[in-house]
Amino acid sequence: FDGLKWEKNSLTYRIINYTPDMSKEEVDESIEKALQVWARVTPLRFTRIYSDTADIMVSFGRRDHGDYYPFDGPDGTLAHAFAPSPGIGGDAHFDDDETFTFRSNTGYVLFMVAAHEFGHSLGLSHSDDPGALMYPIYSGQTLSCNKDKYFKLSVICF
Ligand SMILES: COc1ccc(S(=O)(=O)[C@H](CC(=O)O)C(F)F)cc1
Ligand SMILES: [Ca+2]
Ligand SMILES: [Zn+2]
Ligand SMILES: [Zn+2]
Repeated sequence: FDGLKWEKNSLTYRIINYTPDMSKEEVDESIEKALQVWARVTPLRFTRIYSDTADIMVSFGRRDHGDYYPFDGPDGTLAHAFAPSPGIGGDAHFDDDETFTFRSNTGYVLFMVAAHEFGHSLGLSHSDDPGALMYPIYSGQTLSCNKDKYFKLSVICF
């Protein structure tokens, strides 16, 4: 990995707010599945907390949302996440001007975007393999569900 790594294997995460595009349960499940992708290929374990500060704070916001990286409205940047460090490190922000979905192929599948962002939260940068989860361009097809190179990850099929 380049950049920072977490110095511990058990990380906490907290879902701060929700997008109106999906039900709370669908958001919760998308986030949990996205973290499971990484738990399956690393020694990391993720525990959800409901108050105080978690290592990975998950939130939805538009335009200027409290950091130096305001979002850009519909399309363009879908989300961003910060490499491991105290404070904002590990946090994942999702652009709420996007339409996030649970499964449908209209809009952006939150599970896919979140799995990519949590890669950044763990310190991963981009892969040049178009089939890779960490490829910097969102593509509509869900990730292949077969075992493949590390960055293609064998992910949980719906
Ligand atoms: C597959 O998951 C994603 C692909 C591309 C993006 S992005 O287009 O928002 C990307 C941000 C990122 O690489 O995390 C861009 F640089 F803005 C986010 C998630
Ligand atoms: Ca955007
Ligand atoms: Zn942000
Ligand atoms: Zn990225």
